[in-house]
Amino acid sequence: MLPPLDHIPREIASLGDYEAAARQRIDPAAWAYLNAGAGDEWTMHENVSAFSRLPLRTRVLRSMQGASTATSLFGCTLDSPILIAPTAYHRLAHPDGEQATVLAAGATGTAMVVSTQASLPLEDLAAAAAGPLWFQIYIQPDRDFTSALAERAEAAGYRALVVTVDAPVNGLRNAEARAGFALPPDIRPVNLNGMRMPDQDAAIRALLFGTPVLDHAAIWDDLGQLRARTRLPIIVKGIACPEDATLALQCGVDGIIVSNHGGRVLDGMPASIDLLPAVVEAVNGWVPVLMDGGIRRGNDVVRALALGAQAVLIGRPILHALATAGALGVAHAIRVLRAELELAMALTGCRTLEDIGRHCLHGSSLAQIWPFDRTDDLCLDPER
Ligand SMILES: Cc1cc2nc3c(=O)[nH]c(=O)nc-3n(C[C@H](O)[C@H](O)[C@H](O)COP(=O)(O)O)c2cc1C
Ligand SMILES: CC(C)CC(=O)C(=O)O
Repeated sequence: MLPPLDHIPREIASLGDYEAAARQRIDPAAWAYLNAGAGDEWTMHENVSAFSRLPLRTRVLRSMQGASTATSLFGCTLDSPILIAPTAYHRLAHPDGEQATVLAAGATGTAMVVSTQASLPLEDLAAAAAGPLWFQIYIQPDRDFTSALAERAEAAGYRALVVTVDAPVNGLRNAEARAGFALPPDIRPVNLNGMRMPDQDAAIRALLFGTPVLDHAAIWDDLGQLRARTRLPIIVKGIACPEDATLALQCGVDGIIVSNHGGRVLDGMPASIDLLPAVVEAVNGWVPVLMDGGIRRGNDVVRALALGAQAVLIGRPILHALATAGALGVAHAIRVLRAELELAMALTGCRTLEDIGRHCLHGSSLAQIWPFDRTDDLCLDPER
């Protein structure tokens, strides 16, 4: 295996290049954990390929004076609508782990969502942060422990809680099983120290029902209770249909992330970008809707914003950049993606993020995923 780089060679020009570079630097079993999807990985691949079914529509000769990708979310000012998705165990990718990712996030004006399953203490990461951090929470079988975790995040200065609801059980991780992945003894979910972990493997072997894991899985009421126990904004991650978006709003959440967990939980789900429009429609502007899954290019960010997302999160590419060149790699990857976004905005005639809309996409491609009688406002208004 190659060691991490201390510079970025010119061959690394896109996020895709980081994937190839990372593969040479991560142990094959850890790679199976960090990069794989569930089952046959159909959803994981679909997350990426669905974007190519949304061709972009250019506009020319529009003024770009004062153009900007800046935005603000839950009181955090961000350089762009690109955030770092929560991913577990960054020390599997690089010895500096989340410490390096936090550094890069601060240096690039990006918000990072730190995973419950981070490999370093959430307080240490907050102390190293130079920008906004949000904390991702899985509602644990031990609800008191979950509340205590939320309190720790609030006390440490995290600016929002991202409650992930789409993984009550681990997905079918065939790639991990084939590679014989197990967490090395020196990499642990240190923020869960002191909590009794149910044995998920035993639970799955017992065919799920009646097992401790699903007996204690979170329900809507738990989300409502967490809402009552923290002053932080709560963003629910893993909403994939309008019915659940409506229930989340009824629980008083402050934001929604449309996600299929990077295709790591239920293989067979549609691509995240294809799930987005129906959720946006149901939310109807009440709270910001974000999305993740398959974002690899600045063009994809425009496509997601065109379909109503206020921001996007990226998962695997951050791990690839981290493995390749630590904090430097992550900062570079974020810069590359933002530069691509700027280019895509200039060529679709969008000076600011507010200018991005469905008019940036060709109407014929939208008919497939926009199942509403809304094609009339596909925006042929010359001023938009
Ligand atoms: C290795 C890995 C670990 C992840 N760990 C978490 C996690 O701890 N919490 C969480 O909410 N999502 C987790 N996710 C899902 C990501 O937050 C995100 O939804 C997904 O990676 C987005 O898709 P992308 O990788 O195509 O960008 C993980 C994803 C990967 C690849
Ligand atoms: C430790 C896991 C539950 C983290 C996760 O969400 C994932 O691997 O996708």
